[in-house]
Amino acid sequence: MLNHQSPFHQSPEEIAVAPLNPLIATRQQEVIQLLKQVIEPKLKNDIVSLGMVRNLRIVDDYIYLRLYIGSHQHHLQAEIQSILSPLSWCKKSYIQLCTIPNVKTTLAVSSGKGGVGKSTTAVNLAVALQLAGLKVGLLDADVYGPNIPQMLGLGQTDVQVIDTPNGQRFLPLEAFGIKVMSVGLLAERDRPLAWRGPVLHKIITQFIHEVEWGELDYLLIDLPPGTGDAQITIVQESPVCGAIVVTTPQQIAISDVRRSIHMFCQVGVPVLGIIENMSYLIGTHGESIPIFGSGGGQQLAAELNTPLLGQIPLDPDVCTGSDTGKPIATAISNSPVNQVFLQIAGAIAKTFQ
Ligand SMILES: Nc1ncnc2c1ncn2[C@@H]1O[C@H](COP(=O)(O)OP(=O)(O)OP(=O)(O)O)[C@@H](O)[C@H]1O
Repeated sequence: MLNHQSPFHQSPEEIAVAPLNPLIATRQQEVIQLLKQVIEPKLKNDIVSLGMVRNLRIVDDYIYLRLYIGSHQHHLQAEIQSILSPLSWCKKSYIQLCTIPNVKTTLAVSSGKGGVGKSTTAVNLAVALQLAGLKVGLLDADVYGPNIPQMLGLGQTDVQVIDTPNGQRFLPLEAFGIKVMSVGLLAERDRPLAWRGPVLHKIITQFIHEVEWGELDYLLIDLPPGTGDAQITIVQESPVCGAIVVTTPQQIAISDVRRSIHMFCQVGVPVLGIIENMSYLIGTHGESIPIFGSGGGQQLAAELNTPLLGQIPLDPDVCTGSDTGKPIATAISNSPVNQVFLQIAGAIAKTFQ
């Protein structure tokens, strides 16, 4: 099982702005305490700690909140209405549902630092989940380096737009049984995406809500590296129910990961665990050679009380797989790299199914 007991339990300030009025502050506390009694049955944790409740506001005798859930968790809305109903002062509670239609579990794959293998990890993890019989989508939201289509052999394919009863939607591409959408498919090949501020915000929001995914068990979102505007927008706009943070073992990468984890804490998204990539090279006699030092992922996991989900070796076949559009996990082999991806996919499936 992954970590859903985030070390960063949400404080009231993180799900709601602290009000100045003492009466409203008391009411807000009362509402948070009640919401904490609503338990997500599979994850066995309360909806506040899981980061599902955001933007809680009390205005006079009314409660407003946003509920970020998967398509299979709609029952939580009725449970919230019912748990809040005994509040004598509350005339009505308004719950805005924030889901991606037909998508059950949305996970973010993130890194504090660029080039640590975040996209490679996202792609191979998607493949490993698909091989486990799950319906998987991969959203490449790395606005600074969207190379997932290339890693899946999709090149610069045109994206189709279709009419649906809910308006126009982007149709995802498909590779190795995975539905794929990427911000890179909107850009000209080898030209940087020079989106900033409001344009960036709009494009990202469109990508999250205007893709016709169909039924998905998992949507993995490959975030841009770092902790800037783009990352925060994506995490705040989507029902991400957990983040997986990718790092390499060296100390310099670790301090960036700390920053990344604190960003998730601030927006109230639990960190499910850490994946250490390029952990070691396997020598000709089967020995592990720690090229980039060792122990970073373990140290971080212990410090932040979050599991180390796996340590992926440095392997030239990983690189070749990405470059040729055939991710290593698609080769049915028992290689150490593939074993780690299958192990992580297994832990995810066990937690959310
Ligand atoms: N375990 C590994 N063994 C060998 N090569 C790897 C491994 N992981 C990643 N790579 C290679 O490292 C390079 C960077 O990987 P990738 O693009 O996934 O990183 P990233 O963190 O997503 O980068 P960015 O910051 O640009 O988003 C790629 O060439 C990839 O093939």
